[in-house]
Amino acid sequence: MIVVLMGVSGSGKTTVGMLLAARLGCGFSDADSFHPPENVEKMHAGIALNDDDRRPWLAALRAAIEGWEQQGVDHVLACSALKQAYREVLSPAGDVTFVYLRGSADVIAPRLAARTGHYMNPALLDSQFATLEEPRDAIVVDIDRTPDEIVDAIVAALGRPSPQASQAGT
Ligand SMILES: Nc1ncnc2c1ncn2[C@@H]1O[C@H](COP(=O)(O)OP(=O)(O)O)[C@@H](O)[C@H]1O
Ligand SMILES: O=C(O)[C@H](O)[C@@H](O)[C@H](O)[C@H](O)COP(=O)(O)O
Repeated sequence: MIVVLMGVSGSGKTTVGMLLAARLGCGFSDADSFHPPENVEKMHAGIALNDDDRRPWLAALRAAIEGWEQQGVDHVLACSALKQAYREVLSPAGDVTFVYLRGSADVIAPRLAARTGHYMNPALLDSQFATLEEPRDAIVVDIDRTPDEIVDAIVAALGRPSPQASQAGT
């Protein structure tokens, strides 16, 4: 199973994604590291990406997903996937499970303001919401709670016991 954690910048994709992958006992990747340097520079400068900027990035991510599928491994990918068309590039045959981390700007803006060591300019949050097309066919999880609680909700929605839970017979 390939799980894509989607949502605007600061919604918790990386934080929750790493925890979720550990819980599922599978690999984790962050779409941030698939951006070409020019995209990173734009976002750092507070300039929103456009569809042309995102095209090669999405193609590289789709190739990575196909690689995991061919290996037959589960994988968690943190990727904003803001528009329906982007999600269709990532999952042309509906082979990816999307989990939408849903939260308001009021919740996310202070988290972004407090985050350090990231290239993303927090001023882009408005444009992230303007670009976002909320998914209709995703697991939706509210982010106004702790990362562990969010992971619990995702695991329950996926219907997958964690490896530890299986071993404990629960
Ligand atoms: N559920 C949460 N509660 C409180 N803080 C959170 C939560 N999820 C993420 N954060 C914090 O918010 C910031 C943005 O989270 P991050 O995982 O980097 O989001 P994204 O990968 O979607 O941009 C980080 O500093 C992170 O520690
Ligand atoms: O398509 C985009 O505009 C970007 O992918 C964007 O959505 C993403 O959020 C940035 O790469 C910042 O990374 P974080 O989401 O980790 O802040």
